[in-house]
Amino acid sequence: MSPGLSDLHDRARALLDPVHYDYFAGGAADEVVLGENERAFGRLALLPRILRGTPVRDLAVALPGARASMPVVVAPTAFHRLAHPDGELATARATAAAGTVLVSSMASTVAVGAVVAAARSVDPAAAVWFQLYLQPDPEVTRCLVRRAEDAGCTALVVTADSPVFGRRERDVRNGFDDLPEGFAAENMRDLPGGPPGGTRDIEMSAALSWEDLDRVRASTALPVLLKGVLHPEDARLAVDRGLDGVVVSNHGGRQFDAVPAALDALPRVAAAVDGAIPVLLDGGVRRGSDVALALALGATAVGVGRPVLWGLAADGEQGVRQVLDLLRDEFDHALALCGGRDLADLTRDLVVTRGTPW
Ligand SMILES: Cc1cc2nc3c(=O)[nH]c(=O)nc-3n(C[C@H](O)[C@H](O)[C@H](O)COP(=O)(O)O)c2cc1C
Ligand SMILES: CC(C)CC(=O)C(=O)O
Repeated sequence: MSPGLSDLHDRARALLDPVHYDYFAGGAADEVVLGENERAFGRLALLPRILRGTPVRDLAVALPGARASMPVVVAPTAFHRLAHPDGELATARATAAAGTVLVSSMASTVAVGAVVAAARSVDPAAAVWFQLYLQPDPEVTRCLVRRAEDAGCTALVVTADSPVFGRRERDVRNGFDDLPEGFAAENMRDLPGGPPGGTRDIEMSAALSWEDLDRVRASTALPVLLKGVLHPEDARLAVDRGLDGVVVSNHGGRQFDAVPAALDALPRVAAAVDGAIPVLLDGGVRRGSDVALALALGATAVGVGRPVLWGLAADGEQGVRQVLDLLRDEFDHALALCGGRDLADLTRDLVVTRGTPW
């Protein structure tokens, strides 16, 4: 982690209620995967090319329903008002100012309409995607999709790595199983079957299938990305079923502590997709050089989760800006040092394993 990020993390930790800090920071079970996501980047090295760069590099990338100024988007994370009173509004403004995509969590503490409005107040062309957990009641899912569409979201990101909720032992120890008084998952308010004026719980269901995903795709004109893909066969199925992108992710090590690091799962997923649709990756991205490694291994862009929360908790909108500016600056520097002009110059032949002569 760069000193800039690590300072923000330390400030965030000092400011946050320790129970909320643990919720943000923690992972499932022994938190092996949480650490592995970061360590995986350290096991690889980049082999720069020389004498082929340019003084001004092009970092922009085309994504479904968005053109981002850099290949770094904000991964969906829940409950931003626990980090800062401005919550998702601050995150949305900072992300729009950075010219990139906010994936707004279904479990946001500000309703998606207000999140998109905050982003568009900074940049009328700002892209916000809506992250969705398919709900067992299809009518509830339909309402959520409608809310995202009405808000002006430009894509849906369906998270499919949570048939059951991960066992986060910090949260169990801390007794953190509900939001404090005055906070709510605002997108879940006034839904069918829920209490009038109140919010429904987000349900995880192991009964959901590809057919449920097909129904969502058929119900909307928005591009649909699938988040939580680790097996290459699932990536192939996503292409076959007409999805618009996949996100290689183990949910930041918060779901299953026996899976590989996200980065280690990337090459086979990228090979299975074979350029048919964009492949995003999240988990453990902490440096601009991490972004470069992921792109060289086949990612179109990466998502960052916790670093954004540390920026938000430390300094609200300004803190999130700092995180995104830092990653942009570091990534641009890494691209220059690789002899790159644009993202297409980050190719697989630049990646080698540390500790093994190649
Ligand atoms: C506090 C927290 C809340 C999260 N909430 C969601 C969520 O609501 N929906 C979702 O799909 N992923 C959620 N995630 C997972 C992130 O989208 C992402 O996969 C992960 O944070 C990436 O790893 P990183 O934190 O190492 O960057 C959450 C992660 C954290 C840390
Ligand atoms: C409210 C939760 C479902 C958010 C989440 O995905 C997480 O905490 O990892």
